[in-house]
Amino acid sequence: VKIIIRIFDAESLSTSNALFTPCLLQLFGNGTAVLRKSDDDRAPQARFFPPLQEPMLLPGTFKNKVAFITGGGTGLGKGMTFTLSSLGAECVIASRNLDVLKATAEEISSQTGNKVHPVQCNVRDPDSVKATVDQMVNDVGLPDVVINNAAGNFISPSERLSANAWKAITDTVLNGTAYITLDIGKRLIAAQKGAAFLCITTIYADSGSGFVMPSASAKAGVEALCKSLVAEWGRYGLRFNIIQPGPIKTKGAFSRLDPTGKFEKLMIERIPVGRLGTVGEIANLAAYLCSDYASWVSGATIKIDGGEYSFMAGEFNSLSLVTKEQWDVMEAIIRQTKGS
Ligand SMILES: CCCCCCCCCCC/C=C\C=C\C(=O)SCCNC(=O)CCNC(=O)[C@H](O)C(C)(C)COP(=O)(O)OP(=O)(O)OC[C@H]1O[C@@H](n2cnc3c(N)ncnc32)[C@H](O)[C@@H]1OP(=O)(O)O
Ligand SMILES: NC(=O)C1=CN([C@@H]2O[C@H](COP(=O)(O)OP(=O)(O)OC[C@H]3O[C@@H](n4cnc5c(N)ncnc54)[C@H](OP(=O)(O)O)[C@@H]3O)[C@@H](O)[C@H]2O)C=CC1
Repeated sequence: VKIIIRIFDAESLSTSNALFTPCLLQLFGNGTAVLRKSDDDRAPQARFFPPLQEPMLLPGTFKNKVAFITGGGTGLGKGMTFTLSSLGAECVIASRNLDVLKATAEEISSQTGNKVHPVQCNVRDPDSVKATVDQMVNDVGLPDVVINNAAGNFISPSERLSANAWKAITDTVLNGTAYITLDIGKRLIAAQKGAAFLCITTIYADSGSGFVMPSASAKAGVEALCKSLVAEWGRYGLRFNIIQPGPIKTKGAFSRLDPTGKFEKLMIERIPVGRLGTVGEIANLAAYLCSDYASWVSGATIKIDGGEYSFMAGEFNSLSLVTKEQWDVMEAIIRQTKGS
């Protein structure tokens, strides 16, 4: 028993489940200025799981289709826009920062040869959403694909949050998704035009998560919104699916959720595939779900997280840190035990 206690005391200093005391001391001791690349950003097994990022569907899959992507100027939204555009879609990207949108639109259309239209939009404001959709309808018509990807998030103990902090996140994530979906959905129904909707949520939409409580609440709401409309609006030719990504190193997410760069290594330790996800992997799944190859897919919620959620959920999964010698000791003790 003494040996086991010593084993787990020693191991606990380096396990992800018991990371907090030593790591947090180090974290705040170092200040919070830098978004840095870690020294070793892959575990050895990652060599078995190479990320293939190029568009996987047939060229022309989205020919003559219009795709509308919120938050399409950066990160995952930019990646999904690139993939859809490469596959023939005419894309409309919408967010608050028009300069960023214009630069992305120019970059992508110059690579794919297909038009990308930047439109300024604050999804928290229903009037701004209406103006954006008016402009899209005027320029390219109603969309065949709608991706609710825009979001806001930051880590914070919930007791530090003001009412306005809660509102900033939930207005963007939940209300923004509702305003976009209701506005475009009503027009599609009136025009009797079908479409594929996709919502980007997160693995903790199921479980909730401390320190990102407004985001967790809003993403859970987005999932309820989608699942409700699967049932209600299928009869109008509209289908709805959800992607729950695990960690992908975008500037928008990591600058707000891992501001010192100290959490990345710990995250990788709990991802069975041994690496973070990539933008291209999300974009390929998104393209499939929004394509006609997925015409029979509605109401699907797909985790794409290298196994992280399953690892964190299992009571005994941290035992993967126990060595062969330590197992020999424990097995001997267990086998010696008689009765209860
Ligand atoms: C073991 C640990 C593991 C760590 C994991 C690390 C990496 C994990 C990756 C997995 C990620 C999973 C899910 C990701 C989900 C995402 O959504 S990522 C996308 C993130 N992108 C963005 O957030 C982009 C858009 N964001 C923004 O525009 C801003 O960040 C903001 C704050 C959301 C909105 O900006 P703005 O409208 O300008 O609002 P403000 O006026 O600045 O603020 C509004 C209120 O919020 C308060 N606030 C702001 N920041 C903080 C903070 N850090 N702490 C507390 N409160 C904050 C601000 O003070 C305002 O409130 P008041 O008016 O009352 O002062
Ligand atoms: N990266 C990750 O590890 C994960 C990301 N996700 C999800 O993926 C999606 C994309 O995140 P990611 O690419 O990482 O981060 P980004 O910060 O790059 O993307 C968020 C986008 O939302 C836009 N946006 C924010 N607020 C508004 C608003 N009020 N109106 C319109 N657009 C807005 C931003 O543009 P602008 O500032 O110009 O408005 C930005 O382009 C989000 O839904 C996020 O929750 C989920 C799990 C993991």
